[in-house]
Amino acid sequence: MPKAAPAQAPAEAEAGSLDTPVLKTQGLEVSFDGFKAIRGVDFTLGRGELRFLIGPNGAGKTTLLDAICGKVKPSRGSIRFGGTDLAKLQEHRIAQLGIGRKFQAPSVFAELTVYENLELSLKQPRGIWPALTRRLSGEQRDAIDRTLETIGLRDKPKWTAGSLSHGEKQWLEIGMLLIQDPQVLLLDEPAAGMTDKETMQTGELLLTIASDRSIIVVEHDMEFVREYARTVTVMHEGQILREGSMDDIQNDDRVAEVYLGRRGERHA
Ligand SMILES: Nc1ncnc2c1ncn2[C@@H]1O[C@H](COP(=O)(O)OP(=O)(O)OP(=O)(O)O)[C@@H](O)[C@H]1O
Repeated sequence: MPKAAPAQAPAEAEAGSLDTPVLKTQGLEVSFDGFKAIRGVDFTLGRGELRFLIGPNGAGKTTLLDAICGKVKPSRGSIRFGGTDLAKLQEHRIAQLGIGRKFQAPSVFAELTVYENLELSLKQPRGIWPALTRRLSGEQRDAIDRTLETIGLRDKPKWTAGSLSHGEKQWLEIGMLLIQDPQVLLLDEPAAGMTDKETMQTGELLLTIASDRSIIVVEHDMEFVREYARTVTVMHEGQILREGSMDDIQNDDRVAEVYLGRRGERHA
């Protein structure tokens, strides 16, 4: 994977995040059969921010991402993205507006090549056949080439996705999101199951992407968070417990009590 372009300095990123929120939830609640998994969350994500979301099992991290991308519907509150409240929109509409979600398990087309997987992900009429039989414009080919470069698969466009390593499949899937040009990416444990080298390359990839997009990463691997986080949000029992730098988080007694103290450094 190529070396990541220099990311924004933390101070700039923080200033940017204060001035230009790209996503903002207010009073957000999500209930499952009366059980409140999210209880009044006010969360703001800045432009060009790489935000890590941590917290013990069941804290509500995945549910928060699910609410933002429209997979679950909030029972109360708003999710502002640009001028739009996403709270009542359908999942595909939210994706079209520029929010890309990646789940933990890779969902690439194993029989197709890396290039074809990216080609299929271009914004286009639905269906594999129209996608693979139509001619690509120069602009589309450039977009695929740029994405291959970003995700470190420039030398493997003809490899079938099934023959890639676990890490490479995850990067390809991130590429399949990037090619749709989202403003916000929502990632669930993007480095899970990766080798140490792949984990580091994934961290660098996130920094590169966050130079012009915003990312929320749900993560359990505290070593990874410590290495790449600028701002961390800690959730507990459906609420935001603390937000700040990793240093702030590590020195917070409440966080230590509910999270770090109990879970240890690296989850199994
Ligand atoms: N579809 C669902 N139906 C019922 N309860 C759910 C559903 N999804 C999540 N929950 C509950 O909501 C709470 C928050 O779950 P969530 O998966 O968001 O936590 P998390 O912080 O992502 O946890 P983990 O780190 O274990 O993935 C949990 O108590 C969970 O059991």
